[in-house]
Amino acid sequence: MQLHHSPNPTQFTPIPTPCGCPHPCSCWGSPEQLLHSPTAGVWRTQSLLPGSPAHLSACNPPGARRGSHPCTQPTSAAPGPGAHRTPRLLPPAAPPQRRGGRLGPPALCQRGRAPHLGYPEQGLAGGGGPGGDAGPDGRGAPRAPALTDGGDDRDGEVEGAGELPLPAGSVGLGLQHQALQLPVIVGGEAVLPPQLPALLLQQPLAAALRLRLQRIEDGGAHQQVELHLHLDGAIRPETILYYGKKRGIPLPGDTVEELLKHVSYNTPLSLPEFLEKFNHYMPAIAGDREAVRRIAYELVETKAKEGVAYVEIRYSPHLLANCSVSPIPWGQAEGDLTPDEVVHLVNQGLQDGERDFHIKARSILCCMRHMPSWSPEVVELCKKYRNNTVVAIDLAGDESLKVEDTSGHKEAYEEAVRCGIHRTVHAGEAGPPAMIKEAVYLLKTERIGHGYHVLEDPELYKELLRTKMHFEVCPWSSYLTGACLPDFRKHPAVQFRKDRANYSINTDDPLIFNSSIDTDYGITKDYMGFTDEDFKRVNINAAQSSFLPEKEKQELLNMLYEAYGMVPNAS
Ligand SMILES: O=c1[nH]cnc2c1ncn2[C@@H]1O[C@H](CO)[C@@H](O)[C@H]1O
Repeated sequence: MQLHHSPNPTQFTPIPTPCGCPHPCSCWGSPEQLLHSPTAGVWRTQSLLPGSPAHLSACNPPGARRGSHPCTQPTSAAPGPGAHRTPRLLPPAAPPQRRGGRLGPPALCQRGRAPHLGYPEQGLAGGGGPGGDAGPDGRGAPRAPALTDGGDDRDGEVEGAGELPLPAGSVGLGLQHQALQLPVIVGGEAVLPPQLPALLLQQPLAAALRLRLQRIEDGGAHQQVELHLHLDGAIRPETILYYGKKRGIPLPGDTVEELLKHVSYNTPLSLPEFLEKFNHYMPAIAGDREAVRRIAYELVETKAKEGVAYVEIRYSPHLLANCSVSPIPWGQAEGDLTPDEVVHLVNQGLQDGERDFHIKARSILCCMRHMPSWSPEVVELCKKYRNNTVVAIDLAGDESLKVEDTSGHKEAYEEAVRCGIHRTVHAGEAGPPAMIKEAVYLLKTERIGHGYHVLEDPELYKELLRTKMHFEVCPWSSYLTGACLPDFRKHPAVQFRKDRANYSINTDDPLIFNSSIDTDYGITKDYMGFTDEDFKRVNINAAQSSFLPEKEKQELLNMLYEAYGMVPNAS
């Protein structure tokens, strides 16, 4: 494939949005413009830093006729699926509303709806699925038709899968572009094959192009690794509304905005208060096969758009089931979806997502603090599906809860050790260092979920530094759950950074925290002084502490090294 590089500055003109409206950030799905130089036949994107003069003038040019397009309607202030939802009100040390540095993924405009990359709402719902032409929130935002493979759904395959058969990551860009038949980009410029007219760049192709341009323009340097992300804390609000409506399950709102008023928040609550948020929407999803598979698929799509290269997604199979689980969660009537089948469905969603969005996704099965009786089955499911996306066991929930008999958790973790199942435990998030000690010495955890309160026990901290224990840090979450002080300058991550501890940066529950990975990178950059070098280090530590098998871990690390320019070109 011929690479073209234009050494001289070329005159670029913005490509009109598909509807000609004054909001490229909404139409293209992110605050950037697609520019074209007709003379040179060269294309490039111009990133519009949200709130920057360029963004404001592009998205709200003086005299623009507002209201001429759904993306300029007031209702579009509600975030779209997969869009970057920045906190609406900010804590004293406000997290930034913009991308968190070169390694942070590009922030999507708050007003923008992320382009749909192909979940088959038609296939699932006979049209009108989440984000479709007549979205469940009734806003009817314009949406490109899903790419479909034209096949029927009898094989259970997600329709639309396999249309863009690209290898993962940003390594091997030539291959990606051959497969996509998209422009080849060098130095942020692209040569468009002449046969691909501008019209074709409209969604969904433009969406795919934009995603790849973002990655390529950064030289792939924003490839991130996310290790602490709850599937059920990361569901698209549109999807919740859709299944609520479809299944006749009442929700606290009929629109995304109304729903989010109840589900998400931006001033600190306690951990138990935060956990209550799940009650508002889980009944719409739990017990439904299609919904379970779909939320897994959509989360992979969201993470791909955010620039995450590898993600470990955790959930409790029992909390998504309505059969063979006692008590049946969320007040559901008994059905026929078992925890075992939940895992199977999530696996399918993750694998479909991996195939369609070209990132790597693995899963972690959660035991719940308040339900030790579920834990033995959780470890059995980890064993059964260990070669099928599941990489580890976790213990989640309210760590302040006094549970009489926790032997179920202990037995499960013993069995995990015995069988070589990887282990992580939520500990020291809101709870004291004793919880971390229990996780490390009793449950033999290999990573700590959160772990902020380790700093209150200097001896323990020293020991965990020595053993390179990995801390799954979630900055914005730690503010909103009241786990840490509101002043980010005093956040444990500041100390971790100083001590060169082993930790990652994660979102935790982005639906409830109204956030994306960008929010957390932004906080660490703007309030804790993290640099690009820190972010590289964080992500390499995360990859090293991932629960991937050694060979795959090494592949991931190699990809990061290359993306970060840390090794000579390996091609
Ligand atoms: O930050 C957290 N700390 C403790 N538990 C959590 C957190 N976020 C979510 N969950 C719990 O984990 C379950 C499985 O995903 C969720 O249903 C929620 O109850």
